[in-house]
Amino acid sequence: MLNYFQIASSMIRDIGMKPKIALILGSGLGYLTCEFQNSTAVYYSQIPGFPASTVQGHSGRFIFGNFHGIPSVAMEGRFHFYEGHEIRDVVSPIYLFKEMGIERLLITNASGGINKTYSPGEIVAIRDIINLGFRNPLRGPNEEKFGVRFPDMSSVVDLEWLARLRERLCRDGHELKEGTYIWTLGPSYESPSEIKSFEFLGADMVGMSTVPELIAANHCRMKTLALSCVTNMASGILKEKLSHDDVVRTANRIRHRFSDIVGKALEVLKEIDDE
Ligand SMILES: O=P(O)(O)O[C@@H]1C[C@H](O)[C@@H](CO)O1
Ligand SMILES: Nc1nc2[nH]cnc2c(=O)[nH]1
Repeated sequence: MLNYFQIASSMIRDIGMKPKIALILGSGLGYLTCEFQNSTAVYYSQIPGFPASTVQGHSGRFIFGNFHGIPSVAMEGRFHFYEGHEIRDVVSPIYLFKEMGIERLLITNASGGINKTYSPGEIVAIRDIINLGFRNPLRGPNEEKFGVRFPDMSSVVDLEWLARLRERLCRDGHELKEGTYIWTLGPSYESPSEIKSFEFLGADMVGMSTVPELIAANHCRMKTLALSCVTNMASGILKEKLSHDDVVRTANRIRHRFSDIVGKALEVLKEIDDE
């Protein structure tokens, strides 16, 4: 296992800032770091023993900087199990963030919409998850310093943060939908029959990430918000075939709205923390 404490301490020392929030930016959503001020990049490849990012739309680096007045670190590119990483490596950034002293996490992703009230380009908050990947990043000896052996999973996101964001958006006349995200291993997209069965299971969105990260964040008691960009309707719902290029294109198309929602998520966070 990586010595997260050592890596985190040396990163904070070298960069000269201590982030308060970490953001994981999903497929095609990395552009948000353009809004970081006084930013510094650290490539995953510069960190000994750290996994490499291999997916198009995931640059493979951390960006440290000030974001909406909050010292922040963002991941431009995450690790997916389908890339061949061990499940523990998929969540290594979460424990690294924890060792940096970060207590707040904002996870984002691109997903396929199963719920037919959604439409491509819509941003939906994740309220609950289904672990259809049947892999658990907590398998193996428990790291007591991070959390308990059997973490409760009754709310995988911070409900106060979510409610405050929903209220904030509502004041501006925008509805923030909430839904259940189901994790499939990928990298193939789903068949129409799979999507029908996921709908039956209660899933609203489908994707290939986020669930291991939410399990690990919950394990180490990080307060988390998760926003999903529904880049496409899931397989079989519309006629179109699915492609990663279209996923990235849609994520790019909604950049203004996405940036606005994330900005408001940070604003309400400042209010919560100031109270
Ligand atoms: O990293 P995320 O979950 O945003 O990426 C999604 C899932 C696959 O990696 C890819 C498929 O297009 O987009
Ligand atoms: N599994 C899965 N992941 C996605 N990421 C973006 N769209 C999709 C999708 O339709 N299915």
